[in-house]
Amino acid sequence: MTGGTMTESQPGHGSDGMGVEGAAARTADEHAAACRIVLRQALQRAGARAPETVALDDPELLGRMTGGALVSDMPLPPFDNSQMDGYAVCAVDLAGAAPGAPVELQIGIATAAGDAPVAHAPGTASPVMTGAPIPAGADAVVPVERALPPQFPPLARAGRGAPQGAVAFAAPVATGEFVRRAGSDLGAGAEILPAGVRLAPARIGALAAAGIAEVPVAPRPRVLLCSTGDEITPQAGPGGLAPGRIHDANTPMLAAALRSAAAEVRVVRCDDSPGALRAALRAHERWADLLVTSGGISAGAFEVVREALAPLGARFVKVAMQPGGPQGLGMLALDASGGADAASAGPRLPALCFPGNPVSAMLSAELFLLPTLREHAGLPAERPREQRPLAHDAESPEGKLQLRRGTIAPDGRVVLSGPSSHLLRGLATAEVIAEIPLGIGFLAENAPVVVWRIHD
Ligand SMILES: Nc1nc2c(c(=O)[nH]1)N[C@H]1C(S)=C(S)[C@@H](COP(=O)(O)OP(=O)(O)OC[C@H]3O[C@@H](n4cnc5c(N)ncnc54)[C@H](O)[C@@H]3O)O[C@H]1N2
Ligand code: MOO
Repeated sequence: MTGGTMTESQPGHGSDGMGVEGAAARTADEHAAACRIVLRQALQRAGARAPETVALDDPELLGRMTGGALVSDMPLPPFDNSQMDGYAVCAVDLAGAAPGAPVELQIGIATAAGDAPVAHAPGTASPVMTGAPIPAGADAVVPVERALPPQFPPLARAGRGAPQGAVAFAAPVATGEFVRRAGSDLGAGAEILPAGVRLAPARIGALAAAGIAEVPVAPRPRVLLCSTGDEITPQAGPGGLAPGRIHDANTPMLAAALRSAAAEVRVVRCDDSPGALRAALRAHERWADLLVTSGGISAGAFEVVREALAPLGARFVKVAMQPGGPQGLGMLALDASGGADAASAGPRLPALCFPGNPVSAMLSAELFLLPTLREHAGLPAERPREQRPLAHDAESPEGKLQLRRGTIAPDGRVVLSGPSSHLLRGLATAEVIAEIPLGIGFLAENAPVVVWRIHD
């Protein structure tokens, strides 16, 4: 995004801390800062709920945040065990071993992983496999490749035959070599993971190793996603789309984006009736930590989100960017009867309102919503950015940050597609978003542009 200082002359009096409707367009960075204030309150609502419990083998566990510190009641490894397939010995028995003077020891009882520990007699070599308990009395393991012969002969396990034969060693071994000590990974009573870390595969593995079956996880932010407009239709049935109608692209798209940032999503579709929208919000306000809407916020005669939410305290602003110019945000007083300043004793519902054009909605989420959610979920907040040369000249509205969709040519330069905000396939097939900063109306071929990958 472009940088920018706060330029609004009239400081906001609402809880989002930003300016009022009708003020000059704010920069994308300024709007992002205002959205973060709203989102912090949404995350506080989520954080006020008690941790949930998810079973260790539940696929839902992956990606959740730990809801408390997890402590092991056992050491890991739980017992001294062998790091190699080899012979457990007393190191002192091989002290004089040398290539010209090998030391020969009688072979004892063999232990495999899963066997109970056996007793080791000094002056013998007890075959031991990787992961098997070190025989009591032995203090080192010699890998079988270093023994003479370097393969195991037929072996006897406890209760299954008598040990026989001898093995020789042509080098000494250090005490403790190839012995994995009990507790060397984790002592009994030690913390496996702190609170507030993302449950990635290795972390789930560590919990499993400690025998933890139920994992406390932090509640995820719950987002009520509300797409609006008389025209939007979930998926047309056998009759196809009615005249003038379109498929609802924003709901599945934004729901997927929210889920990818570890939010829980509940979906509501609303026609152009402000009363119906407010009723839907009231029905879900106890569940939701955040409301995200799409559509109904620009300058039309039937702007359902603007009409329904402005009286509850939402503000509608112009952001100097394209796509994504019209935006709304606020802390909604759902029990307010009217008036943007209506005082409310009840808790307010944080809300972000995105424009309906699909590319505008998606890029609004990218700039104003997902970074905060990703960061909260332990994911990288920002997309990695890099500079690349443009493959051709490009024009941009000088008073706006323009977010252009592009692909990378074989020579590494960026080829831009059309700028219009209805071009969803263009966004779907783009590799990168190219930022043409505020204040730039023209970029010549080979001019450097900042790009970031949109689908990674
Ligand atoms: N006179 C003006 N007209 C418009 C302005 C303006 O400043 N003055 N801004 C334009 C810009 S920029 C945008 S972006 C849009 C934003 O409009 P709304 O947020 O009110 O959105 P809608 O009018 O409801 O829809 C816009 C567009 O997107 C389609 N849409 C809406 N929802 C969905 C959905 N769920 N799935 C797929 N497509 C959707 C809708 O049919 C419209 O075509 O306003 C401009 N106008
Ligand atoms: O700013 Mo609008 O979002 O161009 O389509």
